[in-house]
Amino acid sequence: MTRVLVTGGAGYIGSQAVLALLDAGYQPVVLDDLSTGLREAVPEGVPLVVGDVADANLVASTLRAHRAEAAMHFAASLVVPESVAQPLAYWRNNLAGTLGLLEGCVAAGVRRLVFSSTAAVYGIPDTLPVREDAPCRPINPYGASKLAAERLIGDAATAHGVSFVALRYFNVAGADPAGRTGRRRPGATHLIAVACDAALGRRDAVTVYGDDYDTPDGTGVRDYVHVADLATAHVAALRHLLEGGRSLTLNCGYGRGHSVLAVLRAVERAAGRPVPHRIAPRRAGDPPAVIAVADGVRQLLGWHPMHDSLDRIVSDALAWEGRPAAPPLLPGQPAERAHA
Ligand SMILES: NC(=O)c1ccc[n+]([C@@H]2O[C@H](COP(=O)([O-])OP(=O)(O)OC[C@H]3O[C@@H](n4cnc5c(N)ncnc54)[C@H](O)[C@@H]3O)[C@@H](O)[C@H]2O)c1
Ligand SMILES: O=c1ccn([C@@H]2O[C@H](COP(=O)(O)OP(=O)(O)O[C@H]3O[C@H](CO)[C@H](O)[C@H](O)[C@H]3O)[C@@H](O)[C@H]2O)c(=O)[nH]1
Repeated sequence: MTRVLVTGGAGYIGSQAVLALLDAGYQPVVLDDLSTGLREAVPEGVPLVVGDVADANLVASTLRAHRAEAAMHFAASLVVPESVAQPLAYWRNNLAGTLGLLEGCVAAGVRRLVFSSTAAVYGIPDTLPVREDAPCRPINPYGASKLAAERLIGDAATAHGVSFVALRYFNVAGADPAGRTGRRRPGATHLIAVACDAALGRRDAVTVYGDDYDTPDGTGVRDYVHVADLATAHVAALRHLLEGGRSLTLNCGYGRGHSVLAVLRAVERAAGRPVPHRIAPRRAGDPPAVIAVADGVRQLLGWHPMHDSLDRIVSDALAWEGRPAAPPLLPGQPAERAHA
């Protein structure tokens, strides 16, 4: 059974990828410092090493101990406004983390890597939809640090024979269709999570940032991709690399845009109740529209998305956000499940 190191596997997307790996017959091993991830997001039986991916020795020893043949690198910091306020922390975590991972992989002889990149590397696209060879002009430290990490991986690939797939995600949303995992951090800022909160009565209204864009209804347009489809794109990328495929940098979206108001209507349909909203000025740094040219990931990786519909994304997100709260721990029960 092929073993795969998953950095950031206790987070939102990484935990979904762990499930997809298990579903596809791979054996994941998670390395996570639990800075934003949660131990309970790692399924029972999956080894969890708690530590910093920037620690090359830890990466190498983990790869060797588990005889991993490849790595998926999700571990990063990713809140855009936080990256503007704390650029040094973002550059450290995203660049030093990728450096530590690469050093550890090279030391342990692991030369296949799937990397979490982002549409934020493009900044404000000149033309839509955005192709992978469009100019990369990130407009915040988050996007800049991810682009730098892509370039670092490219240099390591040339010098050390690493083959990689960098997936540039567009707007990731939704939750595991079987309800096993989803976003776990409180204080969501992403549109679909915010709209679900409003539908569930946890906030009074959704603030719509601008209705005067040059888009069909004036609100911002994004290419929302279901997190479960994103996870299977990672498995497809892994398979490509294990079969000796060449390095690739690919957009990961569906190639279709939805406006903010269309998202709110989808949440209303799923929830069966109105989602109040108020129009506010544009949010600084928001592009009017971001939509992927997403042919490459299908053609080159053979990716077949299964949940390619806004209604599906929204209903899975709503089901996850509205799930019953975990029962309180009884006195004497261990607070954390032990991991291998
Ligand atoms: N969520 C999105 O919309 C989105 C969009 C584009 C790209 N991405 C990328 O996807 C990846 C995963 O994002 P997510 O939404 O799952 O975020 P998340 O915060 O839920 O997950 C990140 C995980 O990495 C861990 N981590 C962070 N720094 C670490 C370190 N130095 N060492 C070890 N573990 C560390 C965290 O504890 C967490 O479990 C990131 O690389 C992010 O840049 C996310
Ligand atoms: O409360 C909200 C939240 C968002 N929006 C709008 O909804 C759209 C989507 O916004 P999100 O905050 O959900 O996502 P972003 O497009 O800003 O950014 C996300 O997608 C980017 C790629 O397109 C990067 O990957 C980035 O890291 C990730 O957060 C935008 O038009 C935004 O203005 C609102 O109107 N109200």
